[in-house]
Amino acid sequence: MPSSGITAVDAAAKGMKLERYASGGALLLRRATSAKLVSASSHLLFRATVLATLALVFLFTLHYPSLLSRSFNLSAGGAHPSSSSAASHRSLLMSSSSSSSASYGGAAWEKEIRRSARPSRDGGISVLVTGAAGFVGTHCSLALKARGDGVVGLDNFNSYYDPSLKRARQALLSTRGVAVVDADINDTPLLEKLFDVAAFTHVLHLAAQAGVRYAMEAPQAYVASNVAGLVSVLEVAAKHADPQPAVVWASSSSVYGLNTDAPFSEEHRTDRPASLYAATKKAGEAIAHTYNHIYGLSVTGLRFFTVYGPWGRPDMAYFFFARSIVAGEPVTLFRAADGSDARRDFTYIDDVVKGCLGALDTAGKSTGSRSGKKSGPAPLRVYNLGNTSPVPVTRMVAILEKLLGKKANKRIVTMPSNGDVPFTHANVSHAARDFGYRPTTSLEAGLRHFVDWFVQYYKLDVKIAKGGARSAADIKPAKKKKAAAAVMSASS
Ligand SMILES: O=C(O)[C@H]1O[C@H](OP(=O)(O)OP(=O)(O)OC[C@H]2O[C@@H](n3ccc(=O)[nH]c3=O)[C@H](O)[C@@H]2O)[C@H](O)[C@@H](O)[C@@H]1O
Repeated sequence: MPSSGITAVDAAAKGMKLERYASGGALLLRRATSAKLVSASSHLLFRATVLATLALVFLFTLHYPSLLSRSFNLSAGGAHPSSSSAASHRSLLMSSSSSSSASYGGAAWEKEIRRSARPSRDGGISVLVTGAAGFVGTHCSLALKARGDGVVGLDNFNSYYDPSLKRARQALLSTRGVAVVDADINDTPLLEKLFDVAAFTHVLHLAAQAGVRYAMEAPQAYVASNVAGLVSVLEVAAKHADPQPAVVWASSSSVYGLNTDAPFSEEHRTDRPASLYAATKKAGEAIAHTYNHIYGLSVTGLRFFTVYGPWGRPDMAYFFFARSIVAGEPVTLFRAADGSDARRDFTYIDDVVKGCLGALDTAGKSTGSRSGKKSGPAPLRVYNLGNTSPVPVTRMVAILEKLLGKKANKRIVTMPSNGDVPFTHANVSHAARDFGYRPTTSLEAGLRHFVDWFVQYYKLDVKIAKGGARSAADIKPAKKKKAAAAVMSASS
């Protein structure tokens, strides 16, 4: 090592040597005093560390009790509004997490499930909503509760995308009186217990591993949620629930895969999925057929077409494009191999919610029983829930640019072979015929609602444009840095 390159370690060692050979009382006194100081401060440091650790453990237990116990907690959670209802759920959370898992939370837990499951209107239905803290699940749960139906949610709050957004949705549900059980759909004993406690007339099964492209990264997650999880829900609905509920569940427009006939109709072939995600949804449709055939379970599959809106999924393009535009980061746009823009039949959440409720209301009863006998054939249905007007993704970005008043930094690349399909387009005539499904929200109107929520939720200092796009200079830096940082780091 060259002599000029003296490191900090070298210097410290040199200092210690000099001290060791130095003589005189002053030096000794200074060394003794500094030794005491070091010892006192290390005690202080130790105590502070212990206190901080205890505080962190306490906070962690409050927010993530499920990790500390195999629990089915009803919790308000999240950083969002605490109301009296949220507070009462929180106290229940505390008692249930300390009870044994075999009792599934005990008497208070069961009482809360019954309360949440009870319809408040005559003729109301009682619905178990899986994936209730998800995007579509939250909106459907709110709509069902608002019209007087009973709703109990179930969600495992996984970290596929920012769990704090799921907790915030849960807090919102809690303020409206919807309890959300913190557990996985593969937990059969818990599902059985839920049906023992509450006589659900319907299951709205929305819990799934979503995302088309992520399937290449985590294939097993799709099998666990979309295949094993679906079987778990159908098993309990068919063989344990008494009476059997009707099941409505989320399939996907992606089942059309490489289909080129447009608009996509339920009669078109769906045997050429382009992604593992699509394949697991297609498998789900086949599994649904089996449970309907053998056990007389009433099952309705809904093929959602790129659903978007407030409280949406941060892993979806419209959401992370908005984030990138605000942050001044590049957005990558896929172009089909023939040079055309990718197009999607973007469907606004309120339209999809109407479709889900329509499907629940017309589901028809299951005909089987716990004994395994069925009294006759039960309904088996599948419907497209799309918007019927595909829009190029470049147009979606242009609308976001206009609303956010800032130009996107666009990079256009040929669509990678990652499971994506170049276009989707729904024919919704069956849903229109059977439950009056009529989407009414244009992409412009729907994205405006999304951006309103997005800016408010993340406390961004962005003025939403009323007219044409403004220059980037019109956007002031976000005041609440923490919230802005949260949106930028939301998982995708
Ligand atoms: O309709 C469906 O069945 C599916 O809709 C969405 O899947 P997708 O339409 O691929 O939605 P996004 O991931 O938001 O992509 C929307 C469009 O943006 C494009 N895109 C995506 C990502 C990107 O970086 N760049 C880009 O141009 C895609 O090619 C696609 O055309 C959901 O993510 C699926 O869970 C759902 O099942």
